[in-house]
Amino acid sequence: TAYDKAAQSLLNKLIRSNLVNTTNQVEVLQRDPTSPLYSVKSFEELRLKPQLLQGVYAMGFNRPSKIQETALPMMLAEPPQNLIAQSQSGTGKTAAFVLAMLSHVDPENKWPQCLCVSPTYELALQTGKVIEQMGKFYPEVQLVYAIRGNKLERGTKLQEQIVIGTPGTVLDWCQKLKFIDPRKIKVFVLDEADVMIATQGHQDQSIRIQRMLPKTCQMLLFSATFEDTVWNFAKRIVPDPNIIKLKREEETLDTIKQYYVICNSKEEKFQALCNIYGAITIAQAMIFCHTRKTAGWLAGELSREGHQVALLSGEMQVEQRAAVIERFRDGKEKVLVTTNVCARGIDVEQVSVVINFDLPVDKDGNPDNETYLHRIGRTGRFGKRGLAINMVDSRFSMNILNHIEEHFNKKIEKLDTDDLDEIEKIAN
Ligand SMILES: Nc1ncnc2c1ncn2[C@@H]1O[C@H](COP(=O)(O)OP(=O)(O)OP(=O)(O)O)[C@@H](O)[C@H]1O
Repeated sequence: TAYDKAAQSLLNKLIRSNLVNTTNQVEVLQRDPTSPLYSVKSFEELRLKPQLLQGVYAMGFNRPSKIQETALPMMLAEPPQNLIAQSQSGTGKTAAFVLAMLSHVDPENKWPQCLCVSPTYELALQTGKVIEQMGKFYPEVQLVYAIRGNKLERGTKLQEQIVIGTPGTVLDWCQKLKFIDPRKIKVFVLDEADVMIATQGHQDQSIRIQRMLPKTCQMLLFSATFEDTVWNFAKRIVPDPNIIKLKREEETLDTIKQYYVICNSKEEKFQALCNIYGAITIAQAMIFCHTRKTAGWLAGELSREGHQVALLSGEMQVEQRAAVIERFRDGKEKVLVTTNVCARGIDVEQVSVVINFDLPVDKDGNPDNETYLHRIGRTGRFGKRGLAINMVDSRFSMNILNHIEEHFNKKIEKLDTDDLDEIEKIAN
């Protein structure tokens, strides 16, 4: 659902503290004939305002990411170029368009000049944080959130140069309430187009906003995926676009050691887990369970054993889930227990040990190879070595394991968790 997509996107942003590495090259699918052909290897080449260059470096960025190398010259060109860009989460899209917005603002002008729409309140706040960080040395530029709950007095004329919000509120502020004069907007950003169109009404609202903007306004659209629906929407939002795309790095199981453990009950699985913890040092692990009930139970048992456990569960609100993810990312908790559904699509690259307390199955109970790969797999040659342990408690789950093993044609070794020496070996 749309809610899940947005939540997933937010959690992915939060759990990641770094760029996603990629060996793939950016493909330019379509080019505005006046578009600059060069890409940049350094931020200096972009001739950014010194305050912004300072902001970029203060964020710890040394050089542009893959997508930024190509996207930034297009976005910062004069006259401004329109852009549709697709690349997976964590490749630097947000940082790129934030830099473009900050570069195009005239701080002397006390009215909205850049408009950015995001699918949800939480995602808007997240982007806002990036604007604040990058604009840290450029305090003349101000930001305002057009989100539900941010009530302004009638007749207000906004003085902030950058507005970030959700489509409904942005549309109201432009049209009904006239807090923003859309004709004065120079840069329009539509972020997370794939998530956006999953929400009823957002597509229409976005198009209605776009129609109020001047012809000369720069239009930028970003998406992590590119189905036909996204594509059709993108072309309605962005006229005469440059279109660039960065292929997703394929995940592999090549650098992963995979094991399975035979147990007869969830209690035995828990015991096996304790034995593993007793034998090897695990910096951070993620444990997947099939149901909320199991996840809750396991989290309880693990805390009783003295582990610092975080629990991510389906009934939690997005903010609660976000808080859990952030604590885990910051190392405040060492074990994250979650349900299969709740963590679907979340990238856990920095976690070195993944435990399938229950094996991933789809809603019909068939082996879910894709989810297995996404959880355990690592991308390309950057992938750190990882360890995956699967708990098997029935003929049924053994069968699933066999299918997964066959599907990937990668051996999953049996592990006897009563044998400490044997467990110790898997850590090497
Ligand atoms: N050039 C860069 N050098 C180093 N780190 C960067 C660079 N650009 C972005 N980052 C960092 O990498 C992470 C991902 O970047 P960003 O959020 O811009 O990606 P994204 O493609 O928009 O992904 P998402 O849609 O998940 O936000 C962030 O932590 C960001 O601070």
